[in-house]
Amino acid sequence: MSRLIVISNRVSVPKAAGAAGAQGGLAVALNSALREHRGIWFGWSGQETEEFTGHLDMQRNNGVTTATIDLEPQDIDEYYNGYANRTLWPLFHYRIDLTEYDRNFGEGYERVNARFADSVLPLIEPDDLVWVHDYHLLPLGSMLRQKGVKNRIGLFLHTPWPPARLLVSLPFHERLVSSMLEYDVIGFQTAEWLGSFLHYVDKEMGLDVNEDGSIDYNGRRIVARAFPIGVDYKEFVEGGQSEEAKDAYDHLKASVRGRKVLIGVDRLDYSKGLGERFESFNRFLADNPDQAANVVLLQIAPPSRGDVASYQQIREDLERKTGHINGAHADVAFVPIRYVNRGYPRRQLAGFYRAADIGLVTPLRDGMNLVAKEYVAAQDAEDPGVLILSQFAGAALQLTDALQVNPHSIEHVSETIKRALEMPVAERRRRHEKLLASVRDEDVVHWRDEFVKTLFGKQDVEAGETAA
Ligand SMILES: O=P(O)(O)OC[C@H]1O[C@H](O[C@H]2O[C@H](CO)[C@@H](O)[C@H](O)[C@H]2O)[C@H](O)[C@@H](O)[C@@H]1O
Ligand SMILES: O=c1ccn([C@@H]2O[C@H](COP(=O)(O)OP(=O)(O)O)[C@@H](O)[C@H]2O)c(=O)[nH]1
Repeated sequence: MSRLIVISNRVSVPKAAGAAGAQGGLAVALNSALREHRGIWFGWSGQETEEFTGHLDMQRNNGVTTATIDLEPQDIDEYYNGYANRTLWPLFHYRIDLTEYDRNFGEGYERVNARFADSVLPLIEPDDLVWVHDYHLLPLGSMLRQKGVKNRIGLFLHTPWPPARLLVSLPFHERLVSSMLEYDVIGFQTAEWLGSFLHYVDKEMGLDVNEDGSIDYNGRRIVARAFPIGVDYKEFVEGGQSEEAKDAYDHLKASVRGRKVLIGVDRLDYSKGLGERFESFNRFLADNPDQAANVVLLQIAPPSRGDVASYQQIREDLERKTGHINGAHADVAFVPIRYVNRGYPRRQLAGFYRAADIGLVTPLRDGMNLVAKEYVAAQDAEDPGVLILSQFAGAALQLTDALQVNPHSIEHVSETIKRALEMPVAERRRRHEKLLASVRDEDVVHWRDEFVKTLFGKQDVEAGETAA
């Protein structure tokens, strides 16, 4: 039986747990996937070392074996803070105004991908399935091929894929995309990102895309498909029944003293649309003075990628905006926005979500957005809250019974907040029932099984058959 070798930029091991990214959706999903499959999760520890040695730190925690390497400061600067988070991330989130093109970033990106390839090579056995994750590691598959790896190798991209007209602004874009064609399977979150990728392959590379979305290239067939990621539904619901979740629920409820709660939970990232969200809430308060003292926005926003200037900027902007809105609408016993720059364990989040009347998930662009799905999973089916969801989150394609909004339209979001607060319980239940079915049925187990089956190359094998 095949083992699974999962490779991602960051690995969520205790040693790296202090790192900001350990709370991202990718870490949550891969921990769940690996608990079910015999195999290894390989990547960067999140730590730096003076000189790269390639030393592998192997650990086993909660049923998951991890192998991590430390990186040099220059690697972290050029590969992670540089090419990954100052070039590809903004470009893939349609922000070419923030996209920086620096030759050193590109060189650092290739160097670290080569270091990943050299370090993981000894761990790969002939029958293993190799599953690479995200924009940090797009050329890794081709580097493994150059080292003679013949195994099935797949890539899953957790972010959006940009339209071809944006992607061509990236120097050496052809080289980057050609390198991706060494994978056997390329997975995207949604049909929209998949369509943009296939359009590029067709129009910019002149390759034939077959009707099923596969691409024939250099005598091999590459499968490109959408595999929308989900939450670990079972674990999340169990966590929601824990003491931590109940305490968090009681604590929040008691502190708002009967006010309605809107909740946002996002890494502090410009793609999450937090500035526009705060402006929309401000508009709601201004347009509905009779409601202003009856609502609270709880925004949990753990800092992320703090070494990158655009992230420092968004943090400053939000601090200013929060101060301004609170100054304008607060009274001696009440502030409308509770803006919290720290992360919480997911069991506590489950309690906060359940206590909130509205889940406000309004990214300007997001690969999927697991918070939207967690909010739905956490609700009381008899008296559920309302999900307000950006039409630009990958999750919008599945969660069609949410109140979908254009996050750029302050008026639209403000009016939708009003509509959600006034929504009768029958409509809330009806919408929640449909949302819950999608979140429950298209969970992380479904996502993992679909991808692994496709990577295994036998789409008719039963789920889990590749596990030991
Ligand atoms: O490791 P960081 O740089 O701190 O970033 C955290 C993660 O952010 C991104 O998450 C994406 O994956 C989610 C799960 O598929 C998806 O729901 C979300 O829309 C994406 O933004 C990033 O893609 C990950 O690599 C990072 O680990
Ligand atoms: O304080 C926090 C904030 C976020 N998260 C988790 O981080 C993930 C965020 O994933 P999402 O897909 O929404 O966005 P990403 O950060 O990956 O872009 C979700 O599972 C959240 O529950 C968390 O555990 N604690």
